[in-house]
Amino acid sequence: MKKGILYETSRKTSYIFQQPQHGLWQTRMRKISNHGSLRVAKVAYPLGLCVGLFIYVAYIKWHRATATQAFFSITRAAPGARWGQQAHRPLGTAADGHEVFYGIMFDAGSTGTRVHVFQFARPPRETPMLTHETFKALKPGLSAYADDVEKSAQGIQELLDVAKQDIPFDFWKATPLVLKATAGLRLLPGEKAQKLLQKVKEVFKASPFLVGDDCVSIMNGTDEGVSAWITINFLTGSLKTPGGSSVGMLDLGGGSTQIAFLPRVEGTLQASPPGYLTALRMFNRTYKLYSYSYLGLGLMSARLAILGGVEGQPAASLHELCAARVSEVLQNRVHRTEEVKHVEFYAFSYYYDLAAGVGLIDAEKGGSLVVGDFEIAAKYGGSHLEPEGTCLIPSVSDPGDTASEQPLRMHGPHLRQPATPGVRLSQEQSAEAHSEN
Ligand SMILES: O=c1[nH]cnc2c1ncn2[C@@H]1O[C@H](COP(=O)(O)OP(=O)(O)O)[C@@H](O)[C@H]1O
Ligand SMILES: [Ca+2]
Repeated sequence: MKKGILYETSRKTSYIFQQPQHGLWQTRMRKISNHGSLRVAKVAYPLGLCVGLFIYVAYIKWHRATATQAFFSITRAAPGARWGQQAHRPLGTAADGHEVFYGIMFDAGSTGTRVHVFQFARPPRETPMLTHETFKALKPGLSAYADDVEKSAQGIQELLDVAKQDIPFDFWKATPLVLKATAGLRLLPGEKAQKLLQKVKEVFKASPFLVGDDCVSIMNGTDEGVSAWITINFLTGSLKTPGGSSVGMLDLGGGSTQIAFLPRVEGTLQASPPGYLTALRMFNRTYKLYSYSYLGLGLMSARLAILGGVEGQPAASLHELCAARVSEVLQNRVHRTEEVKHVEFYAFSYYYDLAAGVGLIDAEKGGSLVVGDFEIAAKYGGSHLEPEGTCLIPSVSDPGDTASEQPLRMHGPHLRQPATPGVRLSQEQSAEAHSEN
């Protein structure tokens, strides 16, 4: 049995948590087999996925050189705003000569909106490191306000207030602010989604922070999967070794689910349907990733599609009935690629919550399992499972309403990255990224 990896950092993030289940940062992982084992990890939340998004958007999509620019690239330049100058002006310099600056990122998921306030420090003539993060989450997600757009402003404002408290006044004007929405908004009719985005933009523009014209947008599914894949491989150190092995990534959100891995078998590449492969150049290497986001197959959206019925009411009495409906709904929707059986995956979000909820993994430490364990738990029950065959249907916008959706969760705000404190990208990587500009 291979020893697990423990991520931990001293950054103080816990005090701001409103929902304890969003604060789980500590994951210990065990390897249990060579074949397709699944490590269920919450390690990448809340820091990780957003950092992965930074790296993806900044280093790969727009080939920027520093983490500062990474953030500025995400927000993109507002007309007239001199982003480059702002990024390099030494607004704050700590006693050790490190330049300090901030960035604010909103993750508008289908079940909740979360703010991440990042603090970066840049040692003289070096690339910046992520030194601190503050996080707060609110439920329900933005899409719950589709028919009452005005009401969405209140939560956004509340999260902005967190940023105001966290960031020193002098930095406000130069701190970029950005929101990326995922499945909840993708699933809404375009017009409703646009109205919500417009409202958020108004609130952002009225804030004292630095906002560009496209500070608020819907992220596409491929970007969502790829950035999470980068995150987990960055955090596990897989990206450091050229040609070394990598892990796969599964994220089961409320409204969509993503898979991403690096195929090694030529046949996998050839058999993949159009739209499932994406090439990305990163850190001197080209990766051809298998990455796909299934919209509508997030836990909440799929449950409603599968079972219908009234929210919060028991909908089916037998496992077989549920299983039959699930196969019907999934038929011809999910591509089966043989190689995944032999790839080790890290899985996020509801994969974690469900596994913890039925006692398959430790709610605090995470753990490893094989996919079949989920089926056994569904059939025979886990330690905290609902009576056999009972399927409760929570609402998409507020899954926390039913007892079955509130497994025991822990918050241990500790994340230790393998070799370096904070997120650090080497000069070499920066130079490489820069040269592609
Ligand atoms: O920042 C986070 N911290 C902790 N958990 C998160 C965070 N973001 C998403 N999750 C987890 O993701 C799941 C819900 O996904 P989300 O609302 O992001 O849906 P989506 O990705 O389909 O839009 C829940 O299990 C929730 O605990
Ligand atoms: Ca998500």
